[in-house]
This record gives sequence, C-alpha cells and structure tokens, in this order.
Amino acid sequence: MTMAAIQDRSHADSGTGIVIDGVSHSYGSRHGSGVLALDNINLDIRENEFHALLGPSGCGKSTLLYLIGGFIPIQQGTIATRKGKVTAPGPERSIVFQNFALFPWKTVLQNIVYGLKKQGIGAAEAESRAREFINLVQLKGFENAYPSQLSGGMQQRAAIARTLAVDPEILLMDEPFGALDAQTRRVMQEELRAIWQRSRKTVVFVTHDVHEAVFLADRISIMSARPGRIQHVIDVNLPQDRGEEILERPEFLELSERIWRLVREQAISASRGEH
Ligand SMILES: Nc1ncnc2c1ncn2[C@@H]1O[C@H](COP(=O)(O)OP(=O)(O)OP(=O)(O)O)[C@@H](O)[C@H]1O
Repeated sequence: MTMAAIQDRSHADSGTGIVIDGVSHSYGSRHGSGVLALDNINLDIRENEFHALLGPSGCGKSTLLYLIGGFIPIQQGTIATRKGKVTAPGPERSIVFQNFALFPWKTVLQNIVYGLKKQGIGAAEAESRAREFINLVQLKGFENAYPSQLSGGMQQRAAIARTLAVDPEILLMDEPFGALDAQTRRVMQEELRAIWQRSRKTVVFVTHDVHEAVFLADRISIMSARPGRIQHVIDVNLPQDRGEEILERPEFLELSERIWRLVREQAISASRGEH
C-alpha cells in the first residue's frame, strides 16, 4: 500500500463500523458474580468516524476497548465489525496504548518493519512502507534512532506509525497521549486529527480529557461511573479541519462545557456511591 492508497481511503466505502450489542463484562468471575465493569453497552460506531469514549476513572473505557480489540473474551452480548463477530484479535483492528509499547532494542525503522513482516510482507516492501509512515508522522531523520533516544512524543508518533503501517481498518487508542506533557499532547492531537482526515479509519479513542475528546472526535460517548453504561452520545458539530484556533471558538467552548457538566455528574454520582 502506498501513501496515496491510504489517502484514497477517505473516498472509499471500505471503512468498518462497529456494532456493540448488549455487552456486559465482569471481572473476577466467569459467571458474573465478580466486579461488574460494563453493564449492557449498546453502541453503533459508524464507518470512518472518530469516536471518543469519555467517562470517569474506572468506568470501563479500557475494558470496552479491549473487548472490541478481541483481547479479552466477550462474556455477554456481541461486538461485530464488517469482518463478522469479534472473537479474537484480528489484523483489521489495531491498538495504540498509552505507554508506547515499542521494542527498546529495535530502531524506529525496525520497530515498524517488524509488524509488517509479521503480516507476511517482504523485506523490501516492508522497509519502503515503514519509511512512508515515518514521514507521515514526521520522524524523518530518526529512522535509526532507538526509542530511548527519542522524546515521549516522538516515541508515541513511532508507535502510531507502526500501528498505521499495518493498515488496520479500525484503530483503537487507549489514552495514547496520557503520558505526554501538555504542549506535546496538543501537537500530537493536531497531528492525529490530520492523519485521521487523510486515512479515514474508524477510530475509537479512550480519554478522560474533555477538551481532547471534543477536539478530536466526531461523536463522543459519555459513560457512567462503574458499572459503565453509555449515558449520552453527543455529536461534535465542529469543522472537519481543526487547528489550534478552534480551541478559542465559542462553539468549542460551549460544547466542552456541556460535556464537562455531563461527565462531572457521573463522577459526582460515583463518589456518592449512586452506581
Ligand atoms: N484485570 C482486572 N481485574 C479486576 N478488575 C479489573 C481488571 N481490569 C479492570 N478492572 C476493574 O474494572 C473497572 C473498569 O476498568 P477499566 O480499566 O476498563 O476502566 P477505565 O475507565 O479505562 O479507567 P481509567 O480511566 O482509570 O483508565 C475498574 O473498576 C477496574 O478496577
């Protein structure tokens, strides 16, 4: 696949939505007598949309993401993509974690090539594709650097390049910028939004940062405190092209304020033990 190919995806109908139907999840017991983390989640994530999952700490955002990824078994309900029901990890679904997850003993280039070779792609093509994605995330010149020689933001860009290079239809992101300083985080958010606009993957992005969710997403699901339920699904009617200037716009600030109040209600009811 070439860079032109990922750009073409913005006009293609090959994206994959995710249908989450009646999904509940408990930890500590196979039969539901442990900690109920998710309670009857029903959610349709549209093809090619950038969807944020927002909610108080411990509400089950990561659990839902891992269930979509097929990394933990679905106990109750179903999750389906264009490829059918999710029962295990699959190449059409890739995840980016908070802590970069690069191999420290491999260079940036080797880290990206590794994932491509595992998919059966030959060495020469893997290397040229890896270089394209290194350029995409603006790490040209750092191909031969080891993760320890990079800043946190650069490591995360390398991790995102590794994930994008294998061309998943669905990109699952678990607070990928949580470990970054505020300035780097801002730059990464802008870059991610721009990359998404070019590649038009279906993205599910977990965060507990309201501004991050509003800046990045087309729709935001607000979850209740544990056990996690979908309380609200909010459309983000902001321009598709989003730069730093959008943070000052009244519609951005109003929507952020409205969502902040909804999230805060969940956090307060959690602290009162209402869930
Ligand atoms: N492996 C596990 N064993 C037992 N309980 C777990 C396990 N993983 C998560 N939990 C519990 O399930 C609930 C949901 O956890 P999860 O990590 O999905 O929430 P989260 O919304 O992603 O939280 P945070 O925003 O703090 O990362 C939490 O109460 C947590 O304590």
